[in-house]
Amino acid sequence: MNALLMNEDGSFLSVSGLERSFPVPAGLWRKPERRMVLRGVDFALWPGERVALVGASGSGKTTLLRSLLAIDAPDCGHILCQCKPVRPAGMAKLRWYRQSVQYIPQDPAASLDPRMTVRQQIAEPLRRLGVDCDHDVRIRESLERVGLGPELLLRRRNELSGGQAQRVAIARAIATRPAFLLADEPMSGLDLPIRRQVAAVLRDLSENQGTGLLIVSHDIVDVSRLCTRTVVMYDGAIVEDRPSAELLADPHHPAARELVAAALPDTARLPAPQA
Ligand SMILES: Nc1ncnc2c1ncn2[C@@H]1O[C@H](COP(=O)(O)OP(=O)(O)OP(=O)(O)O)[C@@H](O)[C@H]1O
Repeated sequence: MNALLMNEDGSFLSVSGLERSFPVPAGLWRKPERRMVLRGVDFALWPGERVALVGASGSGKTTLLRSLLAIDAPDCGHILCQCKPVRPAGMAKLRWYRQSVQYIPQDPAASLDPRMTVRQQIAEPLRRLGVDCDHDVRIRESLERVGLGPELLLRRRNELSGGQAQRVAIARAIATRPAFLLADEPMSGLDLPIRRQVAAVLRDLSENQGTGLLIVSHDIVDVSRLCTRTVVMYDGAIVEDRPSAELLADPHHPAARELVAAALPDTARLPAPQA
């Protein structure tokens, strides 16, 4: 990856002192106040790494992701990428960032527009961000990268299997050749074979293309099998940030212990990575 894409410390993205609060409506006996949802979050993403972001419901994962995607402004703190601040702004100011950081939504298949063909879906970010390349070539390359052939180009969502739709959504996210993919529960609610396919595609992107991954999940065991580093959030703060294997074997914080215990032995899991 081009050295110019890094921050001064070599990170791809660095987050410092991020705080976010939301108003709590006034009650009969209560003054209006604000509830802290992110409490001084500091961390960095390094080029090409695979990071799991886990935590119980309400711990602040999605709020953090929305700040990283520059669709929600924190109350204070900084996000830096390529030594430039990242904050919500119009397309002209953020085109460079939107091209290098792409999003895979929860239930990516449902995020596909049922009226659009596969070709149109994958072309959409290229067109919207004005990416300067041969779009037809890039669309075919992206499709091939997720293991699908050009015979699907003219199909619509209802003509795709669940696994194919999921992979088309990933093809759309990688069409701009992002340095990092931020994914919100990309495997939740899927049958095991489709989860395996999606995990294999993401692993291939990371290992063979050098694409970094930040994957939000409730399931610490499954996501830690794909990601080498796991960050645990609890009540708006990062309470553990360690290599996944270490964290799974010996979770320190009670919230991490609870997540590991909750991930009961389950035969319907992704296979453990080879040593
Ligand atoms: N726009 C908002 N207004 C008020 N409160 C909000 C808003 N967005 C999030 N919250 C609150 O912030 C807290 C953190 O929410 P967030 O969605 O970030 O958690 P999460 O860890 O992603 O949870 P889940 O795993 O259930 O998706 C929750 O208590 C939520 O109710």
